[in-house]
Amino acid sequence: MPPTNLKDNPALQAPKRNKPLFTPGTAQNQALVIFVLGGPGAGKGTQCANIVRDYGFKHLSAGDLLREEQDRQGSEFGDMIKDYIKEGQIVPMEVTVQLLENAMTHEIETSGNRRFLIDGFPRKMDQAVAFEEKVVPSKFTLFFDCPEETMRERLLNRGKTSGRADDNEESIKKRFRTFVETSMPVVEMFEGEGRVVRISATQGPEEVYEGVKKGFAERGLEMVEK
Ligand SMILES: Nc1ncnc2c1ncn2[C@@H]1O[C@H](COP(=O)(O)OP(=O)(O)O)[C@@H](O)[C@H]1O
Ligand SMILES: O=c1ccn([C@@H]2O[C@H](COP(=O)(O)OP(=O)(O)O)[C@@H](O)[C@H]2O)c(=O)[nH]1
Repeated sequence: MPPTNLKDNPALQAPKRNKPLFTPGTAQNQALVIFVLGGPGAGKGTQCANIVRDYGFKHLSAGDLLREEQDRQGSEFGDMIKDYIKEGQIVPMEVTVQLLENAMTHEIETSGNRRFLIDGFPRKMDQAVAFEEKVVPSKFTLFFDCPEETMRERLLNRGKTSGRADDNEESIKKRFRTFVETSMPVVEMFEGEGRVVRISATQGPEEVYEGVKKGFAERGLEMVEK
């Protein structure tokens, strides 16, 4: 069971700043956020690496941030995160939103980069609403569309070397269920608002990336000069 008082937990309060990270009401002009969604194993992380290389985004994987927090010495959320991930459940949003906000702040303050690819998030309606209201609205969602059987094969294959506690038959089943029941409604909501770039993710990584580039071009995003 999640602790009940996460909202007021001091470890999850936004750091005190002289200036807010984004000026309220104009946040969308101060950071470019693209959400990256798709079922477990659809290829989100693989494509994010291509996008980072060519479009100058900072990649923030919600799953990676949660696993880092799980392993951080002294974290009071470690055990909770571990249980949720193994069960394929969505960690209470207070934790994930705060980890993302901290990582964005760090990037802006250290490099000045304000282009973020937020991978594997938002996977639940409450996260989507909270992030877009409290942090910054996204420009659009890149959605990788992939059949379950393909994702299952990819995950079992990844499981041979990933060392991840959830790349096994039992957790994969639970993750698929959470994806269909909890995460797809978020994609459908964004789609209803015309804010989804849907890419077929069944082919090889290069072909999938061709689709990504086309989708980005259609939304006016250009590659950055190196
Ligand atoms: N288009 C693709 N075709 C075949 N295998 C892929 C493809 N994209 C990714 N993979 C492999 O499938 C596994 C899952 O991909 P990953 O990018 O980690 O997915 P996600 O971040 O969506 O869970 C990895 O082992 C990756 O190398
Ligand atoms: O916003 C998020 C993103 C991820 N997770 C958890 O982290 C796991 C792994 O997510 P990740 O994106 O790393 O991997 P994927 O399942 O997409 O391969 C999920 O099953 C969830 O348990 C979560 O709780 N909230």
